[in-house]
Amino acid sequence: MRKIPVLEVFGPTIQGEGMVIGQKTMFVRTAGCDYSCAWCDSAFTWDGSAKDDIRLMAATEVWDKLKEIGGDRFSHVTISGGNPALLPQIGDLLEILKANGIGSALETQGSRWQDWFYDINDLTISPKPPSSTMETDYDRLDLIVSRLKENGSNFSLKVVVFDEKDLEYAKGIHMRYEGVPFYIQTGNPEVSMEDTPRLVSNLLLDYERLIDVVCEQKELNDVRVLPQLHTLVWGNKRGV
Ligand SMILES: C[S@@+](CC[C@H](N)C(=O)[O-])C[C@H]1O[C@@H](n2cnc3c(N)ncnc32)[C@H](O)[C@@H]1O
Ligand SMILES: Nc1nc2[nH]cc(C(=O)O)c2c(=O)[nH]1
Ligand code: SF4
Ligand SMILES: [Mg+2]
Repeated sequence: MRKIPVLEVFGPTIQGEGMVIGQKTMFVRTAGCDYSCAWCDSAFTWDGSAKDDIRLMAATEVWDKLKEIGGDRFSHVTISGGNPALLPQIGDLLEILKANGIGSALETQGSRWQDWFYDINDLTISPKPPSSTMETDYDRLDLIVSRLKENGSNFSLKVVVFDEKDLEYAKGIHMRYEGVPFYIQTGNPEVSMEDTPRLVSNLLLDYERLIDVVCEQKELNDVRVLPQLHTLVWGNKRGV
C-alpha cells in the first residue's frame, strides 16, 4: 500500500475553523506543502523543523492510530497539512473511513486537484490572500471549483484576512465563485506567542474589527465571519 507522510494524528477535538466549526473530529496532518505562506501556523509541516517526526504510514496504519488514540469516541476525521492534496494515496485512507462509517473533511488551498476530493464530506478550499506572499493560480482554482460544483460536493471557500488588501482579495474570490458558501477568517499574526490570554484578547479585538469592516461592505452580505476557535481556546498549542 502507498505510504502517507504523516506528522500528527490527534483528537478527538473540535474543528476550529470554517464550514463545520465545532464538529467533534480527529485530525490527520500530512507533511509537505507546495506553498510557504508568510504567516503559516503549521510551518513545521514544510520548513524542515519537524522532518524527524514524519512517519511514512500505510492508510491501514493511520486508521489503527486513529482507533488507538480516539477509540470509539469519534465519527469524523479531518485531513489537513501541509497540503494533503499533494498525495494521491489519501484516497486509500478515505476508502477505509467510508467503510467504517466515518465522515471526512479536508483542508487545502486549491492549488492541486485529486479525484478523491469527490469522496470528502466537508471540503474546505482556502485560497491565499496577498499577505501570504503566495500567488493564486486562478485557472487551477476555476477547474477545482467547477468540478466540485458539477459533482454537487459539499464544499466551501475560506479566506484568511489580515489586512485591507486581503479583504479585497476575499471579495474577489467571493464574487468570482458566486453561490459557493464563503467564510472569512481572522488571521493569527502571532503564531509563536506563548502568552495565551494576551494572544486571545488581541485576536478577539481583530475579530471585532473584521466583523465591522465586513458589515460595511455590500459585496460581502452573504458571508460568514469566523475566528479560529481552537486558537481562542488553546492558543498556539500544537495537537489540539
Ligand atoms: C495550516 S493550513 C493546512 C491546509 C492547507 N495547506 C491550507 O492552507 O488550506 C489549515 C488552515 O489554517 C489556516 N491558517 C494557516 N495559518 C494561519 C494563521 N496564521 N492565521 C489564521 N489561519 C491560518 C489556513 O489558511 C488554512 O485554512
Ligand atoms: N482544532 C483544530 N481545528 C482546526 N481547523 C483547521 C486546522 C488546521 O490546522 O488545519 C485545525 C487544527 O489544527 N485544530
Ligand atoms: S498553504 Fe496551508 S500549510 Fe501551506 S504554507 Fe500556506 S497555510 Fe501553511
Ligand atoms: Mg491550524
